[in-house]
This record gives sequence, C-alpha cells and structure tokens, in this order.
Amino acid sequence: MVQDAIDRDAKATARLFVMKCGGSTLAALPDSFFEELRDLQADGIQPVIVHGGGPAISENLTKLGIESSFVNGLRVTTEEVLDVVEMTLAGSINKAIVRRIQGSGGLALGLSGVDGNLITVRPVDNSAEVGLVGEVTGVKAEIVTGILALGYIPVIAPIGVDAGSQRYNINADTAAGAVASHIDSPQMIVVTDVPGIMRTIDGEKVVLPSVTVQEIEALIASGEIYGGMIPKVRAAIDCIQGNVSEVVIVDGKEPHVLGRVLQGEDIGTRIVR
Ligand SMILES: Nc1ncnc2c1ncn2[C@@H]1O[C@H](COP(=O)(O)OP(=O)(O)O)[C@@H](O)[C@H]1O
Ligand SMILES: CC(=O)N[C@@H](CCC(=O)OP(=O)(O)O)C(=O)O
Repeated sequence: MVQDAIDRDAKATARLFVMKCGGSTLAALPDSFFEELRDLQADGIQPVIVHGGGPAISENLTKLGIESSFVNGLRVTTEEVLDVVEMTLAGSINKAIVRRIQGSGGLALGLSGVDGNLITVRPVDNSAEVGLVGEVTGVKAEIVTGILALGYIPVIAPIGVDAGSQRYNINADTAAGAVASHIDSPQMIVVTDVPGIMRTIDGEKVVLPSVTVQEIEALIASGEIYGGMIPKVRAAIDCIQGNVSEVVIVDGKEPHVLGRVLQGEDIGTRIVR
C-alpha cells in the first residue's frame, strides 16, 4: 500500500515540467508547437513556461536610442533599461505567448516574477558591473501550483523583486532553473534555436546526446560552449544538484519536440548528474 502511494506520487510529479523558451526562437516557433502544448495540457500534463526575449529587448532599446551592453552574458541594467526590459518581457512577449497558447485552444495565464512576489532576488555578486540584475533567492511555488490547479499553464517573465520592492532583471535561463528547483519539477526542457549542445568532431558538427556536469566544465574551458549557451548549462548544473533530475536542450522547431522529450526519445542534449 505504501508502495502504491509512492508510485502515485511519482506519477503525479512526473506530469510536471518546466520549459524555458528562448528569445532566439520564440517568433520561429510553429503553430504545431503550441498545439502540442495544448494536447499535453488536455492529457493532464502540467507545463510551466519561463520565457526570455533578449533579442526583442535589444531591438526596443535600439529603437528608443538607449545604449546597452552585456558582461558575461548578463545585460548591464539601469532603471532606464529596466523600463524597457519590463515592458518587453512582462508586456508584449509574455502576452504573445499567452495568446499563441490560447489561439491553439490551450489555457494560459501570464505573470512576471514581480506578481505576488513570485520570484524574490538579491543583487548578483557583480552588481557593481551589471547593475540591477538579480540572483534568485526564492520562488513562491504555491502560486505556480495554484495556477496549474486552476487548469492554466503559468507563463512567467523573468523579472524579480527584493524585500524593498525594487525590481531586477534576471537571465531567463537562470530564472527557469530556479523555478524548476523550487517547484520540484523532475525535468526542465530548454527550447532554443540549436538542436542541442554541439561540438566539432573530425571536422563535423555533431549534437552531444548527453553530457555530465564535468564534461560541461571542460567544454566551457575549451571554448566549445560559449555565449548564450553558458547561462543555460550553468542553470542546468545548478538545478540538477537539487530535485531536478535532468535538463534537456532542444530546438523548438523539431516536430513534436515536447512529447518526444517527455517520452524519453533521444533528441537534443540531456544534461545529467
Ligand atoms: N556548444 C554549443 N552548441 C550549440 N550552441 C552553442 C554552443 N555554444 C554556444 N552556442 C550558442 O548558443 C546559442 C543559444 O543561446 P541564445 O542565443 O542565448 O538562445 P536563447 O535565446 O534560446 O536563450 C546558439 O544559437 C549558439 O550560437
Ligand atoms: C540579466 C539579463 O541578461 N537578462 C536578460 C533577460 C532576457 C533573457 O534572458 O532572454 P533570452 O533567454 O532570450 O536570452 C536580458 O536582459 O536580455
């Protein structure tokens, strides 16, 4: 009987997954991606979305004539930059994702980490260099599970608040990893614009089917993992030290990509302990 209860619990948590959608790929995601999300939701699976939008933020900053730069993959964020980050992430991008899910017949509810103090942060260690960028200190899991219990897919924009209600910009990969850890999601799926972590072997580019934490450190040290892939693998390493057992990096344009990952098919790169 005890075993039955354990099996039931395992089944219940296995239905939950966090998905990070990168700004590099959002506009290119086909309708079939959102239709699959709708079907998964109808089957009782509980996706939680954390999204990025870096390219759209940069575009809006340029339009407004506001200069911005990156230090180690983090956007140097002033209050002026944060106005644009918030209007882009919590505004147009968040609502575009919600509309696409609803347009396919699914149910979604958008919010940012500010709403209900969902994501609390403190300034990152190098805040003297990057400004108002936050490191996650807490996630109110009950808000996420409450939205899921209402039958909606939570769609979360990566902006956090501190105890004094100051808002902060958070890298979307980092925010997704923190959400996955705090809600005890067994899996995090990172949807991006490449088919996984790639490496050149004998002059040919190949996708690594699976990598360990140690292999990742070596690939960063050799320069084979660089740029936007670094925060993804760092977030993956952080969350697989906890209750998340695997992180899968995939290309959102692959047909039926979510179902294939959930069924354990060899697709993309699996990051395991
Ligand atoms: N080893 C690697 N394999 C695949 N992509 C890599 C690798 N190292 C760096 N990248 C880069 O990481 C990018 C994905 O990161 P990014 O552009 O930030 O995506 P997103 O917007 O989805 O967060 C790829 O387009 C590629 O240019
Ligand atoms: C602190 C920091 O750099 N925040 C990111 C948040 C968006 C993001 O991470 O979007 P992608 O996933 O599309 O890169 C930024 O301002 O661009």
